[in-house]
Amino acid sequence: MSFSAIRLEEKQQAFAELREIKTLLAARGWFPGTSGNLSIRTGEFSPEQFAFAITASGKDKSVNTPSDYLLVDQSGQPIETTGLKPSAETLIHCEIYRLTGCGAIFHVHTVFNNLVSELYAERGSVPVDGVELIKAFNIWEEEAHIDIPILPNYAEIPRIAELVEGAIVPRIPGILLRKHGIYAWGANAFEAKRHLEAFEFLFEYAYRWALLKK
Ligand SMILES: CSCCC(=O)C(=O)COP(=O)(O)O
Ligand SMILES: [Zn+2]
Repeated sequence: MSFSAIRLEEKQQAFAELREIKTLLAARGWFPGTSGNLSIRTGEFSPEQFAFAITASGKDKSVNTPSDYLLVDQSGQPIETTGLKPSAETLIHCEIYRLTGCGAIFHVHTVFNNLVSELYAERGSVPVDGVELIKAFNIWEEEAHIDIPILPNYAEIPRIAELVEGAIVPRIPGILLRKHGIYAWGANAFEAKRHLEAFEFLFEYAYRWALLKK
């Protein structure tokens, strides 16, 4: 595949989808202090060569401007000369796309995802038992038990990116970074959003339940 094969309308469609989800999640306060990043894959996919649209780094994600997104390749390099810098965490997106073949990845920082990541840091995963919203991950068995993986957070993003492969768990479309935030993905933006919302619900539940049990 050549990146010139990414049609203008495909790019515009990806940017428009990102704008819609960004506006919606910003209204929930899920991008405090310019945190968070979003991406959607464009064009064909192979683990060796792919491209995606991603939020530009350091932007206020609660504001929409004409220069919020850009296209990058599978190693996170911009495909076009726009002067925009891709998200500082683009390499994490690259690894998730390469390993899962997913179509969209959403990352947010919230108080509950940070709290729960610290609460269960030593365990290395957030346990959740029998909560109905586990079904949002297409896990339908009764009283399902899941463990949502937690990775350490480092200042150097490549250090985090190299841990992603060992952290991905079958059936769980997300990774929590300790005292940082959640990465949730899905086959497309609709599914990634459903997964992200389910994670956030389950994190708040897990945190509150741990306090109640004490
Ligand atoms: C002030 S948030 C620190 C960086 C971060 O964790 C994040 O999600 C936003 O980084 P980006 O480069 O994507 O704006
Ligand atoms: Zn972040």
